Amino acid sequence: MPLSVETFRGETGALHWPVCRVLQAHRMQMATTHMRDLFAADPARAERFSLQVGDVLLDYSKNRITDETMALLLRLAEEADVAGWRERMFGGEKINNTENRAVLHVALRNRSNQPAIVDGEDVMPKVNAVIEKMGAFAKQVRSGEWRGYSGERITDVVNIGIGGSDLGPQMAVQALMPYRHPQLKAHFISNIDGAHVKEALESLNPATTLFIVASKTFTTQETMTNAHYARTWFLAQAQDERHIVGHFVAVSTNREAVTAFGIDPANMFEFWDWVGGRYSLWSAIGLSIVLAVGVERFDELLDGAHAMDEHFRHAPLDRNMPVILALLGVWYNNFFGAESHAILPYDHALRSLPAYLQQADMESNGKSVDRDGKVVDYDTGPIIWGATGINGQHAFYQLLHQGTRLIPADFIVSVEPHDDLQEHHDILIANVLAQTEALMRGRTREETQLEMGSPQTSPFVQHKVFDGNHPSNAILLQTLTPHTLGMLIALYEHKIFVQGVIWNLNSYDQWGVELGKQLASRILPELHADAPVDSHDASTNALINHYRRMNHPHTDLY
Ligand SMILES: O=P(O)(O)OC[C@H]1O[C@](O)(CO)[C@@H](O)[C@@H]1O
Repeated sequence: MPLSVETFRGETGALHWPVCRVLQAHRMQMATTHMRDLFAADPARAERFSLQVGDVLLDYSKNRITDETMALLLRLAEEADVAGWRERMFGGEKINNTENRAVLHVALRNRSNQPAIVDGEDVMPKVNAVIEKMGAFAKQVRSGEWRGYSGERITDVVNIGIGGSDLGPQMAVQALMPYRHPQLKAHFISNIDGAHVKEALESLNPATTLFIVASKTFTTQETMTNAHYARTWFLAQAQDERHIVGHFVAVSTNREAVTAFGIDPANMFEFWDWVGGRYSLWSAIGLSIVLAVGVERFDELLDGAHAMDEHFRHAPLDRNMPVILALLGVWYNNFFGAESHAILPYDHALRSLPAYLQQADMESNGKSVDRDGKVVDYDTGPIIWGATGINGQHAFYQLLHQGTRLIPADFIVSVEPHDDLQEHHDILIANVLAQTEALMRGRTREETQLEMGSPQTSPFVQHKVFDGNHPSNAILLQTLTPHTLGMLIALYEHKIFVQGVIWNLNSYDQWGVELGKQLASRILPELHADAPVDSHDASTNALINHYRRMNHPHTDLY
């Protein structure tokens, strides 16, 4: 008999906050509670467990919760001092303790313009100055005033970056497609696999292409290698290095490295070390967004994020959308042993949201050492995964409905589409609603039998039974606009923050990406060294040597 999703993880792996003992006992009671019955017993459930902030509605009623669950989870937020940490973040305290940095992406969209203080300095003037500079630059490019070296207008913008310097702007540009400039195409190059840069540049004309080299550090190997390749590609046609200035701009915190690359520092768009890479799309890293949709729309994106910031900062915890999402996540993660969380947008424009949130969440909370350096004995960040829901239905939903794992899911829906294909939209909406209903209700054996008209003894009935009781959140946006997109992203950022507080993590460093980078830099020269490699474990040595043999089949290396 396989372990069921109901298997309780037990004492080890439990969080240490005092209320967690009570939560564990409550979890045992909830083991036999089916959401179907909770709905049947309480007609006001949907209303009570829903919350609207501006044009974003969260229905969290299809979760395995009661009023008592929520009250206990809220106690957890209080014991973990979510409110205190929230003020520390907004107040510019250096809560990224391992890097001794403030965490102030909220200042980038601080539309109130109230001072945001880092190290005794109000950073708002420089934040506003960079937005203004981005706007002025974008205006020139978008209007055609900015000319390439041959005198032609720019038709293609290529963002070269990776991780936070790619995923955020790419996702936002895609999401805001209906607002894009009709004569300006955006492209994104991130992968160090040469196929990516080759394919992206294939159809482009150097004379009408503008490159944004986007890298916080300006040292990231993938980005710098692609940027140098693009530079060479450009110069092959432009011939003269003086033309670089009109075709390459940089987004970075590293002025020295930008200048060394040959980019005019006047064309460098700055941001600061208190902006984490995965929280940076609001900063100059959003330059490709500004170029694609214009600074007015970018402002609306910032306005939306600010609206969510204000809600997060001021709403009571029990009516606070990011807090509620975070607590529900902790409930399944730490009390039900759920290992993953699915992000399922029912909006083609949000198809890159799962990948974006993978970095935002997993790079933030994928940690096994707490902020004080202690190895944790409880689970932290879940595996984030997902895809557009409607396509997922025909691929992986089988497992969501009838698999052995408990996978909480967020269904994200835009109520009003940008297109006029009403029939398409109705089918889309009917499906998302049906999925959340099916996951919650399931279908009992009796119902299945009735529907199938099969005898009780039929061996096939069980195959068509759905246990249900699978939790999900429905997040409805009125329309996917810059404003609602800003709200949505900020909602998840704050959810991640709250979970990090409860798990006592520093959500803003990412030491886990370093070891691989370090080892890659050791292996790189070995790929072409004269002698066979024997400095690693046997498997790695063999793989390197095998690669060398296959990659240089005509040399007699051995
Ligand atoms: O903007 P950079 O400095 O090139 O870094 C890109 C990405 O690399 C990482 O540091 C991880 O390697 C991410 O945190 C970051 O978003």
